[in-house]
Amino acid sequence: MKNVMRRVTTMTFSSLLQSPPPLPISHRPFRSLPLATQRILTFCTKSKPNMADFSYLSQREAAEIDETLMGPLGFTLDQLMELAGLSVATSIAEVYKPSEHSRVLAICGPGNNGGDGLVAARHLHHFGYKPIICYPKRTAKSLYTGLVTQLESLSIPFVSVDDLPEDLSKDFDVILDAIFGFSFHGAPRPPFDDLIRRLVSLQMLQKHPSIVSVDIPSGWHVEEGGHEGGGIKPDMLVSLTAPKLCAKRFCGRHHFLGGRFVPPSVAEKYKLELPSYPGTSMCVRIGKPPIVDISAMRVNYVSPELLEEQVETDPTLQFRKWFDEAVAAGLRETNAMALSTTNKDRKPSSRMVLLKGYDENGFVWFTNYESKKGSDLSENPCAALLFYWEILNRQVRIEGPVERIPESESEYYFHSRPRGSQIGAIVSKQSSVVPGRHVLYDEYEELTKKYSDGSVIPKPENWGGFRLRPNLFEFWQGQPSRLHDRLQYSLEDANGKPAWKIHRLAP
Ligand SMILES: NC(=O)C1=CN([C@@H]2O[C@H](COP(=O)(O)OP(=O)(O)OC[C@H]3O[C@@H](n4cnc5c(N)ncnc54)[C@H](OP(=O)(O)O)[C@@H]3O)[C@@H](O)[C@H]2O)[C@@H](O)CC1
Ligand SMILES: Cc1cc2nc3c(=O)[nH]c(=O)nc-3n(C[C@H](O)[C@H](O)[C@H](O)COP(=O)(O)O)c2cc1C
Ligand SMILES: Cc1ncc(COP(=O)(O)O)c(C=O)c1O
Ligand SMILES: [K+]
Repeated sequence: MKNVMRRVTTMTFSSLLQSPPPLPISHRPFRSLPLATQRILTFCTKSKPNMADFSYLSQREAAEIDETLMGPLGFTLDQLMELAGLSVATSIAEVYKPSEHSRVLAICGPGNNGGDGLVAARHLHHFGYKPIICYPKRTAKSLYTGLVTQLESLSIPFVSVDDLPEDLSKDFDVILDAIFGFSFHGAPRPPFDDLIRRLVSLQMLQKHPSIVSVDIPSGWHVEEGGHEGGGIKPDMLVSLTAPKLCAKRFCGRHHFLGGRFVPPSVAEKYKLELPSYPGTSMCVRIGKPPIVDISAMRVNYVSPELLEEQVETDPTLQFRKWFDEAVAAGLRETNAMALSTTNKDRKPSSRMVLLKGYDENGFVWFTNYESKKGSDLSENPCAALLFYWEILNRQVRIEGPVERIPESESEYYFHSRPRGSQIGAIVSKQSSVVPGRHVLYDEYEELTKKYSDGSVIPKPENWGGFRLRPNLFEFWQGQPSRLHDRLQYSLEDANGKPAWKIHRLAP
């Protein structure tokens, strides 16, 4: 592959054969939890088995953690509130898209829970929502006056309790309940008592805004919960740091955890059993995933038009344009493609592989020549490639005959891979039956030792690249009402020479 092919983005391949990752915290048993917590967990396991893995904090523990974070651990309240508010905003954005739920009313209480609401509202504004704030009991501290100034500078409206519309269901898609957090005690006092009553009666309506509670559904007892006694029943709860005991009573559809700042010392001290956050996310869903109606799952694609006069006459150049745009859009594995092959009995078979280079001579990937796909390709050296770049509403199909690339190119590429993957390729008799994981691991360990001196790991003879030489491309751009753009390039005869012809296909 030296200079022959343009190398696409370098990908790290975390092979199956590298050491197994530690069990996610959420999958560990909860033996280490305090007895009181265990009892509650056991009780709840019966009705909500999925909740058994998490720990829940008492009011005292929640306050203590707060003090520890802002004492010996050196955090400031501003920092924690910023992260908490951002977690709330990102949780909301995961469930309620701004295209359908832009009108958010944030009701903010007098304490830090209210502060979280102010921060969340600011982030929601930047995410494309149109928040309005009701903040009836302002705190004079500079942290809070600063948050208010920030919101005002974004022209985010503040509304008094008296000026709130009588029927909140008409004007809002989401109501952010940031009234009380874990320091709430007793019965709600004015004006929050009336605001909570309004939220409760709102929920009697058949169609009402979704209520999202920050940390604690306001008015609930921090440990005992309370909606049986007529309190609010939020649709979504965003627990911060760790769920408080009242969250055991939460029956809404969406339970998220935010506050990705807990240092291991705190997690250990309080024996916190929490799920791990995915990737760079500020929030993670806990509890049951929502039940979805698969038949109703659909996206109405909205994209710029794909017109004949805009595209390149050479399909490889057009591919380059789209590939580069997909990389720029931040896709994680733009080079992942479905490869379809058929065997001699014309039985088709598909799997994902990674594109490792492309140019006018074709599209290259690497694999084991004795795998299922390798055997299919020796029986029928023709294949189809498929890319789907979801966030761009784009699909590319490529078809053509397939050949092995020169051995020297495979050698060169093989040695550019991480050493673990090189050993993995030796260990894996790809597509053959393995009696158990340990067989692969044992051989992997053995070879790792053998090559620990850094010596060259020989490429297995049966490992190398394939090149598909396209005779057909199709560029697909999703459009509203399923009236998509499809431009197909096929090689046709032009005065005795093959030339690319573009045809528009019906969607
Ligand atoms: N590490 C973490 O976990 C982090 C936590 N964070 C957030 O902090 C929250 C806890 O904040 P917090 O301690 O300020 O308490 P919170 O519940 O907002 O309100 C207290 C206010 O409410 C008042 N009040 C109380 N009862 C009342 C009643 N019945 N009726 C009327 N008023 C009543 C009380 O007044 P008081 O009774 O004292 O006169 C006081 O003014 C927590 O849940 C989370 O959201 C993040 O920001 C940062 C990281
Ligand atoms: C995103 C992704 C990329 C992959 N890339 C490759 C690859 O480049 N080469 C490969 O041999 N297998 C790759 N695999 C594994 C294949 O999908 C497949 O499991 C394996 O090649 C065996 O397929 P076969 O039995 O049909 O030959 C990839 C899997 C995924 C999900
Ligand atoms: C079995 C297998 N072989 C090869 C590859 C491609 O790896 P690399 O990017 O190191 O060439 C992958 C990628 O997922 C794979 O799963
Ligand atoms: K709340």
